[in-house]
Amino acid sequence: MLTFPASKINLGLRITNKRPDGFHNLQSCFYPVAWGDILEVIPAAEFTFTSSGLSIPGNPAQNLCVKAYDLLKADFDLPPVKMHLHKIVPIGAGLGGGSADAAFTLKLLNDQFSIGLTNARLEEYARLLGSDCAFFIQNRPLYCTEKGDVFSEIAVDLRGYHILLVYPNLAISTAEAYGGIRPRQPTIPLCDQLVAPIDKWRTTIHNDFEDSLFPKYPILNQLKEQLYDSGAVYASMSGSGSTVYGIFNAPVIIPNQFSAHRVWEGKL
Ligand SMILES: C[C@@](CO)(OP(=O)(O)O)[C@H](O)COP(=O)(O)OP(=O)(O)OC[C@H]1O[C@@H](n2ccc(N)nc2=O)[C@H](O)[C@@H]1O
Ligand SMILES: Nc1ncnc2c1ncn2[C@@H]1O[C@H](COP(=O)(O)OP(=O)(O)O)[C@@H](O)[C@H]1O
Repeated sequence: MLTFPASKINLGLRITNKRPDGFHNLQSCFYPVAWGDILEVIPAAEFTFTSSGLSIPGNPAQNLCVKAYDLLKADFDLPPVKMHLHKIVPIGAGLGGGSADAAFTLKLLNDQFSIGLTNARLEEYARLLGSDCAFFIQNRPLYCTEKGDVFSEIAVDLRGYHILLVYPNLAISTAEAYGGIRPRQPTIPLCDQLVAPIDKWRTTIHNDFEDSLFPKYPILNQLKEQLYDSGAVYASMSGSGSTVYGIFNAPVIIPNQFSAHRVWEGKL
């Protein structure tokens, strides 16, 4: 069976406080983007995992697709499979690409082997694999709180808009990004600000990771300004970086200044 793991952008990201478990509580709207990988799973005589495309750091046995398989195998009678991931989404990019691979593996195995797990149960498994993972079970715009794994509805609908994602060939680890954060409770909750029209967002919707990462990596703020100069209605860094995105009213002809970077343009 084939599946196409997606990616996400963060519409605003406020880190509100550090938790007793060492993680951080946050407020964000996660919004799916169609820049994705390709995953195929075929029943086989023995378990194998291979990948192609972008090179994935770390031991393949620790790949999030393998971890997702092992997690379900511990509780259900799964046969051995041959699993192949073609990696397209940049890594350390703030797009949740690895988390999406994990969540889409859970969903695929659930369907392929008729395990019968509900979305709520799949989200419980996904939470064990990473804070971002559970979002990709439903893979639709959601307001996220706590570790980014508790969801509520939000009236944000960007259908009809176009997005340009710019990845400046700079991998930022999530742990590095959280290390520079000074958590604080926003005076106005992000959910109240996000329901305003998108053309108001430039001055209200903020990603807290920009405060420490923009001074450290000046290219990130330059890209954000270039996206506004190119006509973006709203531009921001996604998640813990380093991808910077611009949202546009119409299809984007990719400006020359982005040619040194990896870019993806599409509909929201
Ligand atoms: C920042 C966000 C925002 O959407 O996404 P990315 O930009 O990385 O995609 C997420 O919080 C990333 O979630 P995810 O990438 O799943 O993180 P995890 O694997 O669970 O944790 C990696 C490390 O990040 C820190 N961490 C993560 C999530 C969280 N709510 N608080 C944290 O402090 C912890 O130091 C943890 O050890
Ligand atoms: N299938 C996978 N795709 C990407 N990264 C993976 C995968 N499995 C494990 N990882 C590990 O997860 C980390 C990056 O995860 P990713 O979700 O791409 O980050 P980010 O959301 O910050 O862009 C890397 O350290 C990488 O080694």
